[in-house]
Amino acid sequence: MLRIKNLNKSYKSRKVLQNLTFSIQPGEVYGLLGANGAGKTTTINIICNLLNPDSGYITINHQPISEVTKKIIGIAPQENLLYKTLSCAENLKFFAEIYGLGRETQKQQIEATLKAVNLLDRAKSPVETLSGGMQRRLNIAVALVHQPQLVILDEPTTGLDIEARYEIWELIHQLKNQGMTILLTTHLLDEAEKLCNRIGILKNGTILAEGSLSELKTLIPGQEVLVLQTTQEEQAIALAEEYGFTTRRYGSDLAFLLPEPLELKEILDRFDSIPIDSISRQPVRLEHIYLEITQSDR
Ligand SMILES: Nc1ncnc2c1ncn2[C@@H]1O[C@H](COP(=O)(O)OP(=O)(O)OP(=O)(O)O)[C@@H](O)[C@H]1O
Repeated sequence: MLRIKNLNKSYKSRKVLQNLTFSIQPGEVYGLLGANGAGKTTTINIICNLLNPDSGYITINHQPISEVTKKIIGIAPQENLLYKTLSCAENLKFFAEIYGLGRETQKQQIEATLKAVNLLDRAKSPVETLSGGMQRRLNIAVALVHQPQLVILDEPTTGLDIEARYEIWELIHQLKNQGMTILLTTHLLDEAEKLCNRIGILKNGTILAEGSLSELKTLIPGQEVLVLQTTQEEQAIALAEEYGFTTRRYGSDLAFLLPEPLELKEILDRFDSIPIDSISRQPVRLEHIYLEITQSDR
């Protein structure tokens, strides 16, 4: 559906995208994961033909980016693109007209899209009377109203409370189940973990690693994460290394990557020569993989 190859973009001497390469298959939710400034929005602006790359190429459905491909893309930008004094239906009508939908199709699509984002009962409400979560759902509706083949959701839940976030996740799940192809940018690791078929980890405009969550897990030297609190960290690290554990720091936490999961009793036995304040075992999660990949690149 989308192919991006060796894309480069600089602002003056600052390289923002460096040989960026990835592709998205039809029906896939692809997560572009990166910290602030990694180059996510620049990539989206190039896909949407709002910005020219310095070099490299992009195709959507095998066609180079153009005014024509713009119509097969729906974008929900980070900042809501809504007219506050207009109602939900009026906002959708405005965008449906821009996309050139006929009067009958407009009517059908406005209703179908409001239903999809669970705002049919607020069709006549002005945007300014909606909660933040509702406004964000309407922002996604704008991306869907012309029945695009590729939907781009730029940080769709940033700044929302947990309930509103769950509602957006549910909506994205529904779109995924309907076979929609989605490019989702986020810096929220649990969001990418929950929603994406494949994830690309972006840093300084380059994909450092890419794959499904289980493929990405193979990049970390451990199958389980052990977080240990002790006043004798040096001794704990020495013991852990004797057992073949890999030492990591996650913020102020001392952690070890275990080559294979161990029973708690076995772990306690191995550390019984030092005082332990607390111990917890966690499965390897995207946050561990993300840190492993982005920090080893420093
Ligand atoms: N018009 C511009 N002129 C100069 N530098 C820019 C411009 N737009 C973006 N940048 C820089 O390019 C880099 C990538 O920005 P971009 O907005 O693509 O990142 P991002 O991953 O989307 O981050 P965020 O989540 O903060 O939006 C940043 O360092 C940013 O400061």
